[in-house]
Amino acid sequence: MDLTGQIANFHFNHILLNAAGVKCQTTAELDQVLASPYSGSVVTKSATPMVRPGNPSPRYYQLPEELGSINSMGLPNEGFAYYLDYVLNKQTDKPVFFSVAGLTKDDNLAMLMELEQSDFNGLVELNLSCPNVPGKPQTAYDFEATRAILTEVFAFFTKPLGVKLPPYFDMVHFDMIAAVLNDFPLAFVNTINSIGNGLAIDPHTDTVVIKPKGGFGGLGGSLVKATALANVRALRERLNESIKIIGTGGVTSGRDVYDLVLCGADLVEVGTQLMVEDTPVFERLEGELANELDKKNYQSLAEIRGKLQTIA
Ligand SMILES: O=C(O)c1[nH]c(=O)[nH]c(=O)c1Cl
Repeated sequence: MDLTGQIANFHFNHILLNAAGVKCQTTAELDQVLASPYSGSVVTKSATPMVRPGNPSPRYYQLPEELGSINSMGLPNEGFAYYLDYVLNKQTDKPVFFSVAGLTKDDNLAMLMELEQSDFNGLVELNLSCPNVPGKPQTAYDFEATRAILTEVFAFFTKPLGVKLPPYFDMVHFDMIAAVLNDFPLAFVNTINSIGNGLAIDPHTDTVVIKPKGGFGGLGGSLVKATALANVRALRERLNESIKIIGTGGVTSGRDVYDLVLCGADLVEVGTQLMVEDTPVFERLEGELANELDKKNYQSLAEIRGKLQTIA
């Protein structure tokens, strides 16, 4: 059975990997994800130029009844140089994603310039959708700003680059972001990031469950699946076929992976459920995915990729 994926010149023997932010802040975590026989890759925690402690805790909370999670981490990371050192020295046959999330356009340009000039030979993910830095907007909700930064990036950047997008909820917004992205030689888009600025309440104390931003945080896990499916499908229908899609959001079972591939995903990322189960989740999900294909006598993901049917 062929459960592989492809982005640019990179072949992935397995399509599952972590979502940026989960199990990827330290070298030990990155090594564990890469070492899993059932992960196809790893993505670093989104990096800023300097080390960041992030927001005050509690800043992550697992919602009840396996609904998902809420987080307002605030971009904690070990700093750009730490992750560059890791990716330059790590011996692995798997492609590696380097995520950057500067707080300013200049920070992003500086990190991307350093990556361009380095020996890094993996893929770069420009995170345009962090919802949790107080006072900072999710860039990709501003279509002009998104066009502006991509114009400046592609003036010098020649390595495989993709963007991490927030979820969109309006058909016109799908049209508008696709019109921007189709003007650039992107290797991929990664959709969705968490659904920004949700709120959860502890029923015993009548108090919010995380400290930053009065309890507002990004939502992940099963409750975001329908939005993730819609964003993968809408962008697959609108983007040039040269722009591949990483489907992220709402994956707790092999059927969820199957559904994202049906909508057009080339790779699939796991966030909240990876927090719950740790790296064994990759083996469980791939086994369940294979079973889903078996049920319908498919031999490869290529037979179902993008093949979601509508009602005539
Ligand atoms: O608070 C975070 O660190 C964070 N949390 C998210 O849910 N998405 C992101 O892109 C980031 Cl950068």
